[in-house]
Amino acid sequence: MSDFTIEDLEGVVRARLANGDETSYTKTLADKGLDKVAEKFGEEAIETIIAAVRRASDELISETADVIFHLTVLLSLQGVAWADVMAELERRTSQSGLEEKASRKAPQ
Ligand SMILES: N=c1c2ncn([C@@H]3O[C@H](COP(=O)(O)OP(=O)(O)OP(=O)(O)O)[C@@H](O)[C@H]3O)c2ncn1[C@@H]1O[C@H](COP(=O)(O)O)[C@@H](O)[C@H]1O
Repeated sequence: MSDFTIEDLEGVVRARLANGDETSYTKTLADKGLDKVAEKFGEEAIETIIAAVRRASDELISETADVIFHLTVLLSLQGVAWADVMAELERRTSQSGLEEKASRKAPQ
């Protein structure tokens, strides 16, 4: 089990956004703007879907890592912390997903 956490990744990404130069993929991607980062995230998500439907576990791990990395860049650029996302996920633990879905249905 790796000790590397999503907060560690977020720290690396934030440092590159603040101090990175042309040798940094994070910085060069971010300099293309939020829309480009979002597009890249979408591409990686599609590659993750392809790995999943192919039942290819090694590919799935690799593509999921790409998704998480690009999502971390996207969140950081937008000033959103993973802690905010985790707090939202924690809030949701008080209710099942199906209960939440039912609560969103418009009254008949
Ligand atoms: N986890 C990652 C990570 N995952 C994926 N990638 C990069 O994401 C890119 C996406 O790959 P693709 O093949 O889809 O795209 P590409 O052809 O390289 O890019 P495009 O020309 O399509 O834009 C690759 O260049 C990968 O190296 C990452 N780049 C950086 N990190 C982390 O960020 C840290 C800082 O990296 P730098 O910013 O490069 O210093 C690294 O030490 C890692 O911890």
